[in-house]
Amino acid sequence: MEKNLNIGIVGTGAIGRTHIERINRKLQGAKVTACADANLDFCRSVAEKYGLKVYENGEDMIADDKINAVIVTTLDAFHEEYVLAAIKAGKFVFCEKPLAPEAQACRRIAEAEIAARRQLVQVGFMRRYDPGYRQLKALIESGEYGSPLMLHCAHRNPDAPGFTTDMPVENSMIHEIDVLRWLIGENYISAEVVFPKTTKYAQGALKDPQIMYLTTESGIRIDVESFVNCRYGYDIKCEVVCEEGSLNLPEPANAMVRSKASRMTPICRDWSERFIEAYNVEFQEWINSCRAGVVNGPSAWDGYLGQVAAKAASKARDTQTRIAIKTEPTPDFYKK
Ligand SMILES: NC(=O)c1ccc[n+]([C@@H]2O[C@H](COP(=O)([O-])OP(=O)(O)OC[C@H]3O[C@@H](n4cnc5c(N)ncnc54)[C@H](O)[C@@H]3O)[C@@H](O)[C@H]2O)c1
Ligand SMILES: O[C@H]1[C@H](O)[C@@H](O)[C@H](O)[C@@H](O)[C@H]1O
Repeated sequence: MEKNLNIGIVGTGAIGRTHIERINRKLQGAKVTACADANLDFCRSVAEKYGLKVYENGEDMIADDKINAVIVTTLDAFHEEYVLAAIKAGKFVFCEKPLAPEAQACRRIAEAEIAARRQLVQVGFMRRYDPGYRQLKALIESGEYGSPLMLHCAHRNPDAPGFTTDMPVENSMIHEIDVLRWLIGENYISAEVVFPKTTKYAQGALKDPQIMYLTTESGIRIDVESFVNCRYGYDIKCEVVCEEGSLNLPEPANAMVRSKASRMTPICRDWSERFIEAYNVEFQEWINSCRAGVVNGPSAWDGYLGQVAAKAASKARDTQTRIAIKTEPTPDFYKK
């Protein structure tokens, strides 16, 4: 193994800070040593808390020889420029999901990486590292329950300030678009999105909840409910109905309390609590693979395919029709 990694992070907002915290206080083999953010004052306060060097410009940090690897946790629209800068500098780069809001931007990233002749990019599809989804995948692959026929999923956030009608697909259900393709090992062929009655808690013109329907190559039907103002907690559900059994994503382990003639088990408040183990495993594996010189987590191509499906679902939502999804063959570079 190589020496410890010095990581530079661009984006010191909500998830950026949780990643700094886990890498510097919990995980092994790397430290976040530098940061940059468009909000320089806030970035300085984060740097002070964790003892990091501040760069006024993210690109300068990425180009600095002292930085061995990069994490991008800016808002979605700014991922591409920093990921491309990291590829140009020949550095491993972990980019939060979605890789970029436009499929063509994801494609540009994949092409830059292919031209660099080295897989440098990993996308933050952390559900692939969640022990519950990993159990579901092992059960499906055991073949004991027959083929999956239908998947019923829900992705509920207690609230989502600033969300607009495009974001449930492109910022939230992009997780399901990725993890379900990985889970069942099939590409999607079409998408539809319908609007149930909108909650009184939706801000502005936001349509919430939304239900996305996906169909796969072999005809598996998937429904995913996104409800970003569900109020009661952060709740993720996935049931895979197979020919000879139904497989359910486990809930995080929490003791049940019996009191006052009720049974109660707590529900997580947000993603950082619900997927804490997934993020820890995701980052420890990423650090280990960067140190070993071969990154093999969710790739820029996975980011691209996710965005192609998300764009089809967005078009389906806006036109209220069913939209076909065409999946290009995987380039040899991304075949594992
Ligand atoms: N994997 C997950 O479960 C998960 C959870 C939350 C967020 N995310 C993703 O992480 C990213 C950040 O989300 P967040 O919740 O931390 O948002 P946030 O708004 O809390 O933080 C974003 C940060 O990016 C900075 N920023 C904006 N434009 C910039 C630019 N051009 N250059 C440098 N910095 C810039 C902002 O100042 C802010 O500090 C998003 O892409 C989001 O989709 C992923
Ligand atoms: O950026 C966040 C994050 O990806 C969460 O995991 C998801 O539940 C939210 O809906 C999304 O807004």
